[in-house]
Amino acid sequence: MRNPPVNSLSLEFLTELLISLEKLENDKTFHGIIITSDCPGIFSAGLDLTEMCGRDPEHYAEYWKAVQEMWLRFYLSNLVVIAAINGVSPAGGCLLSLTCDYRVLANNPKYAIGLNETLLGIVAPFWFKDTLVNTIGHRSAERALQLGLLFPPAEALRVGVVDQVVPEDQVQSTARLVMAQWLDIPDHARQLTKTLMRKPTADRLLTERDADIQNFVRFICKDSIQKSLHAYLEKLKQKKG
Ligand SMILES: CCCCCCCCCC/C=C/CC(=O)SCCNC(=O)CCNC(=O)[C@H](O)C(C)(C)COP(=O)(O)OP(=O)(O)OC[C@H]1O[C@@H](n2cnc3c(N)ncnc32)[C@H](O)[C@@H]1OP(=O)(O)O
Repeated sequence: MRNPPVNSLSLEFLTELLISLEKLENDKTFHGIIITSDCPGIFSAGLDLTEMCGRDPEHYAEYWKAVQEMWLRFYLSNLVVIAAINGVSPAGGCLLSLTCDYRVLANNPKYAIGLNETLLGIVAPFWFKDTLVNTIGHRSAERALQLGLLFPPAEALRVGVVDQVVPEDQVQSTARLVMAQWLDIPDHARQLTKTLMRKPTADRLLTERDADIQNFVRFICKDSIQKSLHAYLEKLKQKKG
């Protein structure tokens, strides 16, 4: 991912990601992809706050549809998808990594990962929650979501948000090793098993997709939510000054 400075998942970047995924899926010489970051120290800052702040309802609806599409397409991809997480990964950044089949995280205490939406005064939608529950179990997910926990590497490994923590200079090579193991499995059997495991979760969003967009638009248009997002963005900008 190369969307400096922080790989935020803007509408344009999500569209590029989806086009790239589609191209790779349509090229039958590709069997797997490794998602990693070109921004030093940052895997992805998550959803782009500027897409959710000070825009009109039509824009929010278009943006949310693209976020849903990203989740659905990565979560259900027939390719082996591995995240080589070489930086901090809050909220939507964590969600993107949770769509992958395997997560390798660099062992740097700054590289926290988690669904921290509540800390911003926003609520992770049911399909964010379902993805986390499927990964770390109900009790750990409930605690992590309510408290908006961002896990440092050792904790992330202990709770199961990531599958492996390795020295920073070994993230890419480890992801490639893991890829080789996953590609050794007969493709059709692996793909069908992935579908079996993930389709019920994806189907829930597919059947409630429009209602989910409407909920998002209603929620994000609230004055109180706009105020907290705006204040949060300002705080991020002032950090430098
Ligand atoms: C029952 C009702 C249900 C209804 C459903 C409603 C559902 C709503 C859910 C919405 C879900 C949202 C999920 C998300 O992903 S929200 C985004 C969460 N992300 C974050 O909190 C991360 C914020 N960023 C940071 O913490 C830091 O930037 C960083 C990633 C740790 C990097 O720090 P660093 O010091 O290197 O960089 P800066 O902080 O100086 O940032 C550089 C510039 O980038 C801008 N920035 C940062 N993050 C974002 C972002 N997520 N979106 C847009 N822009 C971002 C930052 O402002 C700086 O901009 P500047 O250069 O112009 O100052």
